[in-house]
Amino acid sequence: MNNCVIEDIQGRADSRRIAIDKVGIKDILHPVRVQDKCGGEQHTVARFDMTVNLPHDFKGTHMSRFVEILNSHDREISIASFPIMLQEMLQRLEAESGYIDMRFPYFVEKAAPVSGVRSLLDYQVSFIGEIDAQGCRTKVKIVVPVTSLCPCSKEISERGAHNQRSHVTVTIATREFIWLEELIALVESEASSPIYGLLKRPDEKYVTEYAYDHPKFVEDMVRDVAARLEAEPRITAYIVESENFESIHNHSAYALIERVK
Ligand SMILES: Nc1nc2c(ncn2[C@@H]2O[C@H](COP(=O)(O)OP(=O)(O)OP(=O)(O)O)[C@@H](O)[C@H]2O)c(=O)[nH]1
Repeated sequence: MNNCVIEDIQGRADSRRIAIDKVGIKDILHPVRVQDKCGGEQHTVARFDMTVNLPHDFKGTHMSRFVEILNSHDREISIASFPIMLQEMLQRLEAESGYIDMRFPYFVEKAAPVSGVRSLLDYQVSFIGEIDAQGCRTKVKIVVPVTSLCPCSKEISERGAHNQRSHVTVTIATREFIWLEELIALVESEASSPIYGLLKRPDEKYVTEYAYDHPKFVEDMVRDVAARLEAEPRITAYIVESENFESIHNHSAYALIERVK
């Protein structure tokens, strides 16, 4: 019989006197179910980062416990699960602060503006949670791809105007639940045009002309979205960013507004 004791190396003392702000696991894939405004719930796959602080006198954290916490929640993980998971992380890992970032593709079925043909569009969503002595805070982040059309190019050109795909990223803290679909609709209504997975020719004509009639600089995009987020009483703090992948340059135009209400 083997009486060998397996030593817990990470439990050893460390003499360097350097505390670690975040240590844990990154990019672990896990199947999840997310609430869907139309279909009840949506099955998707998320990438998780889970970290805690580590005091200066411990050599290592207990990596396996993050995975145990994730698996103990099965697939029912939503932003509402984050306070429970963060508390579990503090207890199981004997830490003072913890962080979870859950990133996943979320699909919305959209109807093309003229033909009405339906197709799915994917949006990148993150649920972010933090816990420390000040309490627990959660945020939702979504990247909404849209079209932007340059007002200057429209003004100075005899024909057309340069336009491109833009990523509008909204990060919010809320006092009440907000559907991802509501955030998407808010951003898309402030763009030069929404984008779609599937368009037929009458739709293509429509979105081209619609964008031409709604030109926006990157500054217009973040200001118009910020005004809408400011007016939404369920939102307590927000960051809005826009990155326009310029079609006449090999670089992007970028703007950001951050406010705590
Ligand atoms: N801390 C730490 N652990 C690592 C790292 N890379 C791999 N591991 C391994 O993660 C494994 C699981 O760690 P623990 O959670 O401490 O495992 P355990 O001691 O069996 O579990 P507990 O009894 O719950 O502490 C160990 O075998 C470590 O060697 C690293 O960079 N840091």
